[in-house]
Amino acid sequence: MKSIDRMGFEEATPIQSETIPVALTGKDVIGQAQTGTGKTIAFGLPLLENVDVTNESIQGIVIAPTRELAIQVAEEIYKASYHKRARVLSVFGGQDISRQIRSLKKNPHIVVGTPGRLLDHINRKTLRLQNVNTVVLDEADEMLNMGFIEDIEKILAETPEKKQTLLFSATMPAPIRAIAERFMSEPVNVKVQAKELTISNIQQFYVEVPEKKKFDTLTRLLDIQSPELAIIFGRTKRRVDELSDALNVRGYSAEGIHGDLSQAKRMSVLRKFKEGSIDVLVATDVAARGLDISGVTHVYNFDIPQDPESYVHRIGRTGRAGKSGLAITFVSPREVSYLHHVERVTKRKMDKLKAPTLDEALEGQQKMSMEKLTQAVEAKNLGFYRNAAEQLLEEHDAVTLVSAALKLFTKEPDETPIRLTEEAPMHSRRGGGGRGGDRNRGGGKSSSGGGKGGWNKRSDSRGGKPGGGSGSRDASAKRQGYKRSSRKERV
Ligand SMILES: Nc1ncnc2c1ncn2[C@@H]1O[C@H](COP(=O)(O)OP(=O)(O)OP(=O)(O)O)[C@@H](O)[C@H]1O
Ligand SMILES: [Mg+2]
Repeated sequence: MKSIDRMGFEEATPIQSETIPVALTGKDVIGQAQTGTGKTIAFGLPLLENVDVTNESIQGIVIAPTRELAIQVAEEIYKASYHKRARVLSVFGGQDISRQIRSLKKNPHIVVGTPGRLLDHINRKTLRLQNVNTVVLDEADEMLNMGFIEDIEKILAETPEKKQTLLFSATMPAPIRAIAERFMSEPVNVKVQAKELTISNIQQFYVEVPEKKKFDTLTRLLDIQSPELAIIFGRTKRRVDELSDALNVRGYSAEGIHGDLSQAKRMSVLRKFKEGSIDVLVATDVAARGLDISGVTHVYNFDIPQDPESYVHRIGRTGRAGKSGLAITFVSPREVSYLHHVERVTKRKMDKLKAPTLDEALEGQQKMSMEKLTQAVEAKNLGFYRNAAEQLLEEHDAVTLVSAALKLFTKEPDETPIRLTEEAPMHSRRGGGGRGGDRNRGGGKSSSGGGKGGWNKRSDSRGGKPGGGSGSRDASAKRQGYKRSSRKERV
């Protein structure tokens, strides 16, 4: 409570008050609670409690799926450790390894890292984990999925048998939970009771729009909604590059982040976004999990995510710590049934939003200018401009003058033609022959006609088609494995 108070929070969040006492008894915990509800502190405080600062060895490790998340988690734990001044270090790929080796020599108590770089240090013998008493997997379901599990197994093999293991995420599909339990001893499941996987303070919408019209729809929505900070998710690195270029052409201040950029670039883009010197961040799923950036009011899924879990995490970049947010998902007509699948898994319906017209976009921008003008009037420091205004009013009527001022203020919707490489719709690319299947029956409820079908399983949502028939387990696993690694490359 002292730590929470010191961090400026009034009370513990439910996941914190439900997991911390259990974790303090030394038991293994699987903690699941919605995005933005303070899971970092929920595992961070028990982790810190297990650290003896007079002991010079590494006693806790946290493994996180992305570099930016590793940095953020290390910072949050450090902030929470004021009472004992634990040394917390983050290690991740893309950063000079010799610098990290020097920092590791300074005996951190807690190391937060991405799997690849942690393994690298283990292999170089610059990271010794034999005195670790607590291991945390943040975004545990992601870490125990195909792309990471081998690395995680290797890292865990370096830690003592007797230790406390804490797993946290907003999502925990049943098959992954089963894998998780293999790594743990009699874990206590703490799930903050919620009807929906997504948090209720995010309003959720979808827009049905043909692939070719997506971009115009996006810029019109940006004009109407005027987000403070927005994240736009695209499916691939190429998509992100093309989208951020296209947004700049139309006059938005946007930059992209994905796995092919240098680490320096990734960090500078994120810093600019946090400071608000760019207001649109275009991202692959590399930014989908865990990142806590205040002021993100809107999330746009320009491409619908690969699986329902990814949807939950992506939209969870807004609506954090009790704030409200808005999420809009774009689907082409052929993706509508897949969208309904996402809704079934999250147990939450999205409201349909009509694609706005050009006039509506202009109206939106005009409204913004009116607000700005009104604010300037209310600020009352216009003395210097009065003479000029009176001069103008001698020559023109007031309405004409204010109209001109508004016109100058207003960023009129820009329809400069943009060319984006088309993305295949979600289902046809991964249907493995499912192209002619149920999904072509069109949207609506048809795809749920076969009951739960095969879509409730994560593997099938990636590889299968509705109503089962996604091939043998083996083939499905292979497909999943293939997709898993290819997804890592794509982001
Ligand atoms: N007790 C608290 N009261 C208010 N705010 C809190 C509290 N604990 C943490 N926070 C703040 O809430 C925000 C979200 O916390 P955090 O990033 O830990 O969420 P999360 O549950 O891990 O979300 P995600 O699933 O997206 O990773 C952070 O800015 C954090 O500082
Ligand atoms: Mg988190």
